Formats: sequence, C-alpha cells, structure tokens
Amino acid sequence: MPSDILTVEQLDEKALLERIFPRLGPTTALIGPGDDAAVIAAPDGRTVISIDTLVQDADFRLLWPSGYRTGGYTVGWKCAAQNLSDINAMGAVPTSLVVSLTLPGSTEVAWVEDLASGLAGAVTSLMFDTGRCSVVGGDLGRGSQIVVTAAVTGDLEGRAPVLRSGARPGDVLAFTGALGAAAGGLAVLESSLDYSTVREEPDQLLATLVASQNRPHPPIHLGPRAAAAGATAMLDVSDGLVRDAGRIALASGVGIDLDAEYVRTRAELLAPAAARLGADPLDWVLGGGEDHGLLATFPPGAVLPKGFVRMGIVQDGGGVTVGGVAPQTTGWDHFAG
Ligand SMILES: Nc1ncnc2c1ncn2[C@@H]1O[C@H](COP(=O)(O)OP(=O)(O)O)[C@@H](O)[C@H]1O
Ligand SMILES: Cc1ncc(C[n+]2csc(CCOP(=O)(O)OP(=O)(O)O)c2C)c(N)n1
Ligand SMILES: [Mg+2]
Repeated sequence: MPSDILTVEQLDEKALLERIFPRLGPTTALIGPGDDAAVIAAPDGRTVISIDTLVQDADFRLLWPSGYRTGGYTVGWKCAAQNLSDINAMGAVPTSLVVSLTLPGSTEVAWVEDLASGLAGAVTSLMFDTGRCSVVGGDLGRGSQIVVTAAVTGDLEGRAPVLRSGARPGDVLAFTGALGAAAGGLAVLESSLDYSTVREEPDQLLATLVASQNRPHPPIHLGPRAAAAGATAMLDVSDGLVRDAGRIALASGVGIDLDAEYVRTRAELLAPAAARLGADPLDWVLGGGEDHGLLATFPPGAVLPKGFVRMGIVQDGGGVTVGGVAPQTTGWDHFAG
C-alpha cells in the first residue's frame, strides 16, 4: 500500500466516525448518531424491522475478474437499497438504518467515506428526498474481510402489513422491476470481458446490467401503494423469481403460474447481452435475484398501482410453473450454491 494512502488502521475509531458522520447527511432521528443508541419515532405504534448483510467475495468483490473495481459508494448503495427493499415489501415506509462495518485494517479511509456517502445517497434518491429515513447509528469493528450489515426499521402508517401468506386462488400476480438485469450484471462482472472496454460500448447494454447489479433501484414508493391497493401477498425478489414466487406459494398454500409470454419477452430483451456471455437469458429472468423488484398478488379486479404489470395467476395447488410447465431454475441459495 503506497504510504500516501490513508488506511483505517492509521486512524482510531473516533477519527473514522468523524469522517463518516458528515457524509450521512442530516439525521431524521429524534436522537441520531453519536450516543449509545439512537431514538426514532414510531408513530404507528408498531415497528417493522429487518436486517441484511453484504460479505466481501460472497455478495461483492473489490476486484472482479472483468477488472471492475467496486468502490465504497456502490457497496453502501447496495446495502441501503436491499434493506429499504425489505421494508417496502411489507408495505411500510423505511424510517431508519443502523449499519455495522467490519473492516480489514488496510481498508482505505476514502473507501469507507464513500460507503457512508453511498448509504445516504441511496436513501435520499430511492426515497425521493422525503427526509423520512437516514442512517441513525451503527458499529465499527476490525476483521479479515469487509462485512457490511444494516438493520432497517419502517412505519406501516396504520396499514396492515402485507405478508407472504395472503395470496388466494384467483388472485392476479403482478411485478414491478427489471427482472434478470442484476443477474446479467453479475455475469458481466464475473466474465473475462474487459470492463473498461465494455463501458465504452455505444449501446451501453452490458454497462446497464452492471449498474443494476451494483446499484439496484428498488421501487421504494410502490410497496405502500400496493398495500393501499389491496395487495394480498408481497415480497421483494432477491433470490430469483421462481424461488421467491415459491415462497409466496408455500406460505399461502397456493400454486403460482407465471405468464410464459411475460417471461419470454423479458428474456428476449436480455438475449443480446446473454449471447455475448454465452449465457441463457431465461436463467437470469427466472433465477436471478438482487434486482429487488416487487412481486405482489392482488384480488381479481383490483386496480394495479402504476408500475405493476400483470405477469401470472394464483391458483389451487402448490409450487410455481411457467405457462403450466415446471421450470428448471432454482434461484440463489447461500449454502446450496
Ligand atoms: N439467523 C436468523 N435468525 C432468525 N431469523 C432469520 C435468520 N435468518 C433469516 N431469518 C428470517 O427468515 C425469514 C426468511 O428469510 P428470507 O426469505 O431470506 O428473507 P429475505 O429474502 O426477504 O431477506 C425472514 O423472516 C428472516 O428474518
Ligand atoms: C461475489 C458475488 N457472488 C455471488 C453473487 C450473487 N448473489 C449474492 S447474494 C444473492 C441473493 C440475494 O442475497 P441475500 O443475502 O439472499 O438477500 P436476501 O434474500 O436476504 O434479501 C445473489 C444472487 C454476488 N452478488 N456477488
Ligand atoms: Mg425480502
């Protein structure tokens, strides 16, 4: 490491926090970062809470085979986005994040500063500057790999939470998001293509996919809208369409049939990129996660919130089919590979 690059082991915790705090932006908490704990309002009387972790080399790489280097801003953005997404999927509005950072001593201070900016940037941008949520605290620790864990809280604003278990036969299955894009981006990053040339390509197809993998844009405003529109079940697709639709099917005791035409159209859009990588775009669409689009079921006749597209049907039985046929894809599992 060149001596002019400042690393976290050259600072102490207090000095590192003093570099992080200003990048988090104005706090939305009653008591924000700096005390033993933060204090946030819970106007609804209930608190929605979830947690998600990003681990170096399992969820991102600092240097990918394609030569792409992942900056701190990207990891911060991705961490915030996937946490906000889980609150969204309950039909709630995110209200706070607490973030734990495990860092090797050699981590550049500038990378950590960028991570703090990425967290705040995602919250501000994905929540349209509503000032309803911010990073209100966290923890620092040293370890052999970068691990970023965030817990997130949310406010149901008086609505009932939308669970995975409420889908009923005859309900319409609808989705909002860009299925398969993040999986395509992962394939580009892991490929032997040279990202510096991919970035220069005029059609920007592959670079757009990489952006979906690195900086997902979950539709954070649409979870509460879906809830208000009467969604019977909902989740964010993180582990793949088939796997996550299967979670609704199992929890609700129903079968789900995905519209084959929707799946085919989406795969066709990704086909030119998949061809460059020798990949099957159907695998991306059916098995790719990390886009954090919203999959929801609505009673027949419900008016779908703007952004949602009908793409399947809930039926008697169990499991997930595509146009009546069982798909081969299984989706992501941290342990089963
Ligand atoms: N280590 C754990 N201890 C307790 N509950 C857990 C643990 N890991 C996951 N869960 C819970 O298991 C459920 C299933 O998780 P998962 O399907 O991965 O949700 P998501 O994809 O939205 O993160 C969630 O309610 C989650 O909170
Ligand atoms: C280096 C690397 N390998 C593999 C992946 C792919 N990947 C990692 S986690 C994941 C699924 C989503 O993550 P998870 O922690 O299961 O989120 P959750 O379902 O809990 O929201 C995928 C597809 C990746 N992003 N980076
Ligand atoms: Mg989820």
